[in-house]
Amino acid sequence: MNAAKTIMRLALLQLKGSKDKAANLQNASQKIREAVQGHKPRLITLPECFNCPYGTKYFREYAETIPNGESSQTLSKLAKEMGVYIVGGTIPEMGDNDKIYNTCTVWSPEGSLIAKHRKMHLFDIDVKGGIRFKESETLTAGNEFTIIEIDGHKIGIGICYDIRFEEMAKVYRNEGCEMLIYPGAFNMTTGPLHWELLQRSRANDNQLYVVTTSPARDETADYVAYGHSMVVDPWAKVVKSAKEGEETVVVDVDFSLVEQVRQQIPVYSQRRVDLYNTTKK
Ligand SMILES: NC(=O)CC(=O)C(=O)O
Repeated sequence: MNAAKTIMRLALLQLKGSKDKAANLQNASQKIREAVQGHKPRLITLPECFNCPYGTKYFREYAETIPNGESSQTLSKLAKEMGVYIVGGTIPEMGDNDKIYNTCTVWSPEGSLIAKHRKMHLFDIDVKGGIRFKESETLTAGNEFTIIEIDGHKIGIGICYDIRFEEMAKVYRNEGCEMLIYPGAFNMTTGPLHWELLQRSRANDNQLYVVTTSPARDETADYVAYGHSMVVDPWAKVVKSAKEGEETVVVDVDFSLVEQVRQQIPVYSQRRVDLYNTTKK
């Protein structure tokens, strides 16, 4: 394995979405080009459902096969043209047997699909006076963990609601991940209380970077996304956060911080796994 590079520049694209898929793809393409030209990131991240509105009534209509669908092809071409890794947010994926998944694709600078993560925990909640959402009305849950490796660093992928499940993050930590990336679209009920809290919690529990990318907030949409895409470091400090609107957040993450925190506060090796075993997959 190559010696790991310590610094990695990320660009998080908090994008405006609409019902017009072609316009969404065009906007993502333009923002990817601008991010690369302006900042030369190694890795670009996109929001959950970046090519469609977030809502169960839309998923079937917008679903595409991967990697032959137009959203996949657009990301593949851009990754190659711009020479950058892309964690392509999510799109509704048309799978086998008419099943639809909420899926994140990851593209290499050569334009190859290097990973595909299907949301494992479907967002089924009912908060009285707040929000009711049932992804399981149209979506099927994925069953596989997804780890990519860039420049010698392992990165675990989850999607939005997946961030609430600490066990999933712990599996990634057990596998040696130094960063977790969650495309996500929290909302105006849960976002204000839980969005940052969950990211800082997962970062603190596992002593790694947590990166989220949300759609920009659109008050006229059926589902109003919270925004505030962010990068949290292994100390659980918010390094940088977007506001609500369309925005590109650029951060140089320093992976040496992961080892530093793990050495200074060695909770991982101090766990009493003889009493509570969380190490098994
Ligand atoms: N949209 C989601 O998947 C999750 C979410 O909004 C929440 O957990 O809150």
